[in-house]
Amino acid sequence: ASHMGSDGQQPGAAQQPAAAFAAGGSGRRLLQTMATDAVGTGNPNQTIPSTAAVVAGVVGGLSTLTLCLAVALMFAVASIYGVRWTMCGRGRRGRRPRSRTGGAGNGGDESPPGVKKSDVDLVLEMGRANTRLPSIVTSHLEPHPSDSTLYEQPSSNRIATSKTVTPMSSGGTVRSPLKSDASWKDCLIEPEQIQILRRRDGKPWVLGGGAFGQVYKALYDGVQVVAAKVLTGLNDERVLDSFVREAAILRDMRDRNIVQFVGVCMGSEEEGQPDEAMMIQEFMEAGDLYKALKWRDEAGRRVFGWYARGKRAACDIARGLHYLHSHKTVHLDVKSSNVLLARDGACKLADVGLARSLLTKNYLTHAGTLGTFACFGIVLWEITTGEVPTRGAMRNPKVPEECPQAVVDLMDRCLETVPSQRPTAKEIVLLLESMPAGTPSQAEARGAPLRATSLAQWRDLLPQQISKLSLPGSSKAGEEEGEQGEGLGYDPAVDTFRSGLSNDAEEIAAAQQLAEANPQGGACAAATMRLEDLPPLSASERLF
Ligand SMILES: Nc1ncnc2c1ncn2[C@@H]1O[C@H](COP(=O)(O)OP(=O)(O)OP(=O)(O)O)[C@@H](O)[C@H]1O
Repeated sequence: ASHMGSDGQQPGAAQQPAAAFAAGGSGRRLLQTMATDAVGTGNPNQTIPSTAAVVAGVVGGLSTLTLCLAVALMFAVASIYGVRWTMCGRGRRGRRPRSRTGGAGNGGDESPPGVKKSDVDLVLEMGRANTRLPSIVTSHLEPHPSDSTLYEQPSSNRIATSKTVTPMSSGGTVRSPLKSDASWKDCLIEPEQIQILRRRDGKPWVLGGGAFGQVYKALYDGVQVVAAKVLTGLNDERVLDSFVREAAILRDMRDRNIVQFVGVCMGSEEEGQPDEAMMIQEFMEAGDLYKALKWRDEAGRRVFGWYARGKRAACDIARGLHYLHSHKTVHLDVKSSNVLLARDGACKLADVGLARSLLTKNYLTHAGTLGTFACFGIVLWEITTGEVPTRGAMRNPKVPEECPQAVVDLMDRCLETVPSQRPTAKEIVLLLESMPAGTPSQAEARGAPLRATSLAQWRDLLPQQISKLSLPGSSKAGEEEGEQGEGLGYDPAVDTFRSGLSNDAEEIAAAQQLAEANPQGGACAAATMRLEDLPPLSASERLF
């Protein structure tokens, strides 16, 4: 140590700190030596090593800078790709959003970063008529002619080889409540068995739509024409519950006046639970009653009147309700658009089991048979008049002269607020069946004037009376009927019901004046209109 201390400038000491350390230099000296060397000061003999150190420092600095730049560049690139990745739904946890233009593997807008869509994919996308379709629809869509040309698929083999179909049995854990339940075994339809049909213009064949999704015309097993009701958002438990409930009710309700259930087709499972599904039902060729009530024949007369299909329709609906009630099921959404027509004119109830559908467009629908029969009363009114309720307006209801008084009385009874005074579905069926068939007069053909009915009281009855009604969960109404409610609550929008019987401002004003003059509604007969005055339907809306 003394040696090192005396000649602290011994050559080589700086270059060999380890040796100096080994020679017994103290740690402090060693650090001093290294520091001196590092700044290039001290012994002039150390010029070369100091320069090297400077150069090394500069080079080191530069390389650090370069490294930083490279890292920054990498972050920039990564963040750019990260954004794209996230937009594709792959960079985050949770459900991967589906392409609205196509299903898995169909070249939709989910190309991973760096992968360019092929021209074929783009052509296919352009060929798809509706870019906002759920993937379960696009993946089941009948191949477009351009698709088949591109893929050279033999027409006989189109369904089986549809490139976008994801068989349910293909791997993955099956956690769908329907699939894990053995009782659904016979109702599950494989995706490749369903083919959504296209119209001549290439667009998917939409039969109708509602709050829960669209309904498409489809082909089951390549031979049976069916209606496929597409539901999305099944990852939401409430939606799934509603879907399962409706499917379960439909599956068990086998009646000639209930639309028949064919099966369910679950979408592909990405995270154990399909997000989309289709409920397959029998196809009702003539569509819904709501549209049918507007049909006119070649002479411009209504296709529906009380004696022309009307009575039969009312009977069919009542029979369907009777069947449901006798099976402890309440429809809760009775309205003309939920009554479907077969080719032969038979009516069937659809949309069974939507227990949470409280209020729809023009109707008040709520739990309990009061809602069911009040809505049935309005459907009767629609059938006899051919008019439809309009939200946000009110008028005194009138029926054509040909409408039997018994039907008017029935409408009134359906609106009774005391449960015991309301007719049961069975009573309605018996009453309607007992009414004489055939046209009693030429009134309808002549375009007879409408007459006011005691239904004028509806205006006074509602909403005050309805607001007093108790609902399942908070009332005895449902209990009295022996029906189950689910605490659905009360929607104060009962005005919808009260105001649901008008579509003409002048008529509303006139009716209101008359109603004020005569609260009993008798004077309303003055406010008449002729069926002939109603606007004719376009040719495309006529079926027969
Ligand atoms: N089986 C079927 N055959 C033919 N058309 C159908 C069939 N099922 C439904 N539609 C058509 O689709 C329309 C809407 O169907 P659906 O009533 O099932 O939808 P929704 O979501 O329940 O409607 P909302 O919630 O308004 O009651 C019907 O009014 C009808 O025109």
